[in-house]
Amino acid sequence: MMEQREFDEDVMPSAIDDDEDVFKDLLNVPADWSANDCLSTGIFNSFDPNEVVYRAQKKPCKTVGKYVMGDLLGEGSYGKVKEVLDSETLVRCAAKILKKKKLKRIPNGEKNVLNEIQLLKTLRHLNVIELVDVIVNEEKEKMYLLLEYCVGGLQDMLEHSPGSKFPCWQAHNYFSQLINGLEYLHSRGIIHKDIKPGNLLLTLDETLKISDFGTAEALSPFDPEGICASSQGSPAFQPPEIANGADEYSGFKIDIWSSGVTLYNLVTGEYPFEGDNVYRLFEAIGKCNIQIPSFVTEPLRSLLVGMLKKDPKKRFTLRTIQTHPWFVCRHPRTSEKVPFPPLRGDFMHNMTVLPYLFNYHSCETPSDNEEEYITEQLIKDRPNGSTSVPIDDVNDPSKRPWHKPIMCNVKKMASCRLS
Ligand SMILES: Nc1ncnc2c1ncn2[C@@H]1O[C@H](COP(=O)(O)OP(=O)(O)OP(=O)(O)O)[C@@H](O)[C@H]1O
Repeated sequence: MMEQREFDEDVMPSAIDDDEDVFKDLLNVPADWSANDCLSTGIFNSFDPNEVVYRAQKKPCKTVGKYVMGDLLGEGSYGKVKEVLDSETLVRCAAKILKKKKLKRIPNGEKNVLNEIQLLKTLRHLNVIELVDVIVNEEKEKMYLLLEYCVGGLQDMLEHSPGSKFPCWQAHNYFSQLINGLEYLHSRGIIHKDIKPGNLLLTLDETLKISDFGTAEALSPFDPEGICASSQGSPAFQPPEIANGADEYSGFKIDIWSSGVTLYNLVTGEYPFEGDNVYRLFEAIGKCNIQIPSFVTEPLRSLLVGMLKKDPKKRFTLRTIQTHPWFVCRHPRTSEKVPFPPLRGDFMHNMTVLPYLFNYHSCETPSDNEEEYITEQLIKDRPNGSTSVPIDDVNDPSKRPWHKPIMCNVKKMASCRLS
């Protein structure tokens, strides 16, 4: 019988599927040789796929300050976002990892990040993402923004939903939370300037969080009109006054417009204005000949028309939106809910930090009757609360800030949906 071989699950499939040319190159094999040619000359050994034993890849445990790192949640233009667990409070968070080098290559990169931190520090509202902590690693030139944990954004959900839209009742739920958060921001003189489904995240209990304050602006308290002079928002969500090149505009009305485009997108799966390129798109927005699909009936239709008025002075205010019949009306749950999209196949969005902790503490995968307890050591013995600690690779004993064995209340941790 053929010898059993072990391969790392993460390596094998890609090696076979994608990297044949790379292997040929490395082994000095002519590029036009088929896999069979290689096998017949004994360059590649064949094996029965049934004989392959897969082994889960080891997950080295890393910490940043008191946060234990988990899996990647997503990646934006500024950097990666990973799930983390606060070892003191056991609250799940998301760490946005920013590298100074990368920020320098993005126009206004550093400025936008500092702006986001400064604004988020002052904000506290149910519908606005909370900045929990900021950790700077001067040596590695990295910055970690610790944010409230969310299961995903409306954009992801739309992309996974039939017709790329939500049923009316679901769209109403998200839209009313958006308006709630926006009311708070505007009351504090903050213009978001980039409202769109991609910047609206959801927690496990369906609470909507307005996120991404990189391009937001805090207005002068002496300016009741809320005049702004710059915008870096996403083109499809920009209002006609910006598309037509106005020098100054009311910030409040920019957010109303982009919330109107967002609502249009949530209920129709389309955008009110399209173009092959930004120039054509801005031309369409500038003319503002809005077409609303016929299946959108009153009172939703008049809400969209009011929010997408070309003249900002005639455009609805937050107050008009909040008293509009579609906004105040109860929407019965008549069709199925669009669910959260799975994260790497996991519909439950289970905590991804656990396998790293098991690996660190050499625990076997938990069995059903294991009764173990989260140790207080992890909490007690961590470095004393500094917010500027370099990443500690806790697998390297010389770098471990604490390394007493800990026991985990496996069942408790696996089932707790900390948000
Ligand atoms: N607080 C969070 N909780 C969970 N996941 C998050 C959180 N913040 C961001 N993410 C995930 O990380 C991804 C990247 O987020 P990020 O805010 O860096 O970029 P983005 O807004 O998607 O794109 P860009 O910054 O390029 O506009 C998001 O798409 C989302 O999937």
